[in-house]
Amino acid sequence: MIYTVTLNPSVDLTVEVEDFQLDRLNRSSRELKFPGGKGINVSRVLHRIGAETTALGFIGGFTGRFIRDSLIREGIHVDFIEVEEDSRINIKLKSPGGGETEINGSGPTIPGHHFRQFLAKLDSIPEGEMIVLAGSIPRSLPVNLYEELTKKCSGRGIHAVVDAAGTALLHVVKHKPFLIKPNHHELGELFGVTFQSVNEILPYGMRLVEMGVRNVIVSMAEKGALFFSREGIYSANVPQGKVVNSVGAGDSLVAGFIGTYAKTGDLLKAFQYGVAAGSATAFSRDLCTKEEIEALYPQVQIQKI
Ligand SMILES: Nc1ncnc2c1ncn2[C@@H]1O[C@H](COP(=O)(O)OP(=O)(O)OP(=O)(O)O)[C@@H](O)[C@H]1O
Ligand SMILES: O=P(O)(O)OC[C@@]1(O)O[C@H](CO)[C@@H](O)[C@@H]1O
Repeated sequence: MIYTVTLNPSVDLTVEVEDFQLDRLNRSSRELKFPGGKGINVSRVLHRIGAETTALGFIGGFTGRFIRDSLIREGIHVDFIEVEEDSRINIKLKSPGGGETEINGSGPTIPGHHFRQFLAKLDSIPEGEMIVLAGSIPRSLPVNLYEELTKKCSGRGIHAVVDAAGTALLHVVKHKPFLIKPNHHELGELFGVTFQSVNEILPYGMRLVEMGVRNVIVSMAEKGALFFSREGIYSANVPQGKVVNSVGAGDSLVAGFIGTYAKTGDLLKAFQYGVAAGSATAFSRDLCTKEEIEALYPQVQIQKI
């Protein structure tokens, strides 16, 4: 079982506007609503590729019910804590000339007693399982929560996967997570540098492995991805296709990687499948399906650096 934690789930409201104008009434040509948040996206893709997953976190109100019911309808196990305030709505505005503009809500306050309930749930996850901690941490929860949870999980033999940015990620590293997936901007922020080329990224990715992270994937959107582990450094290209929606591409990469690794134990196959999953999501309106991933998989070439 792969558990995912989304501390601040969302209803992702995608609005397509043909010719978006600021300070005007705009009318959308299409609206779509999805259950969202990074951990939830990982669970949705894991389920689609046949991996057993349970989504954990906090939901509330009518938006929370939408999130929970949508996931249950897809056949995903959920074990959320219900809070009093509504889960947030995140707006994803797409316009042909203007690309993708996102406005993410701040989300509900998590009262102390609900937080303690959540921690007790995590304590019941058995040894040997995998847990994905992904997405922003609500303001009402400790800023170092991912660090604390990774420490706890590593100590109990649970494999932690962390997709976070900034100091939240930096402090996680020393607790030896199984996987982290910064994009190249997030990796640069971690070390206070800006990368001009792929070659400049290599020593920093490897440094994370030396600090104890077992696997590191640095995603670089249309430029592909890099994989770092004790066995070496590998690069992957991305397949050809038309980008429709990059929301959730990084989460799909994570899901493709851990779902394939859980099934095969093969890290390079997992990397290849993960990159195909990221691109399959970038090329579709919703998250990718298994068929879409498998159509792209042969186009992803993995090379040792
Ligand atoms: N323009 C693109 N063309 C092809 N594949 C893409 C594109 N953008 C993203 N991808 C795929 O998705 C993966 C993750 O993308 P990216 O590096 O943008 O992650 P991210 O910043 O975590 O994304 P997000 O936060 O939008 O989910 C890439 O490694 C690639 O496989
Ligand atoms: O505000 P956060 O938690 O950083 O990110 C939330 C979010 O933008 O991430 C997902 C895509 O990765 C979306 O489903 C969701 O709306």
